[in-house]
Amino acid sequence: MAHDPASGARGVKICGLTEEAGFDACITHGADWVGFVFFDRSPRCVTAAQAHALSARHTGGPARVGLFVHPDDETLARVLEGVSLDILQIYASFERATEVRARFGVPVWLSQPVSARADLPAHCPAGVERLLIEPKPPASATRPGGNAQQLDWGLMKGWMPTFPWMLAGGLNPANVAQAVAITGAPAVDVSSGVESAPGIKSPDAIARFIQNARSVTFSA
Ligand SMILES: O=C(O)c1ccccc1N[C@@H]1O[C@H](COP(=O)(O)O)[C@@H](O)[C@H]1O
Repeated sequence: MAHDPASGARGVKICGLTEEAGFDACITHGADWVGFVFFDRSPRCVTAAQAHALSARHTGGPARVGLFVHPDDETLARVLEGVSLDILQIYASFERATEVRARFGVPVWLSQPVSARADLPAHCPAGVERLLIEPKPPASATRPGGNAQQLDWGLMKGWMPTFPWMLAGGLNPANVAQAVAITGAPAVDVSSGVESAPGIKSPDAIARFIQNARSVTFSA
């Protein structure tokens, strides 16, 4: 079932799907990844059964990504029993990410919070398939992502990692092309920026986001 963008094509992930119209729009408009949030402090939180029901609406297509914040093994095992996930996107340490990959045998993406150029990672830990470059959340935030908070893209100029990565945080249909033009992101991830209300996706915004993300080329 896993699908990865063709070589050179910009990958697009739509995260935080909770309802049918949003999921169907991802299929119709060719998202590369769809994300289900398993974090109870998110307005996008779903159960494994809800994610399974949405995922079952279409066979194939985008890879299914499960998002977890500092998950324990029990949580991961319970969710994976209820829904088939192609990728685990986790908020955790390098060591924990490597451990999760080894224990569950599912590809792992790891979030890297960034607020200064020095935070940009120099390497990707063994066993981690992709790093997500996201803004460091403010101390007052109740969750580490999904806050519509934008990274200072300028601090990424000239940063050219050789490992797979993805840009997230505060992206929307109106700014994604500029974000890609500045950062050269090979893949982008969005949640709040394609919603009509917290947790409810806008099919129209999904269509525009995917189109605009792929409309721009990057020259270093
Ligand atoms: O979406 C959430 O609610 C969420 C909760 C906890 C951790 C991460 C979360 N979302 C991730 O953050 C990015 C950026 O979100 P946004 O576009 O700024 O709203 C999102 O794509 C998810 O990967």
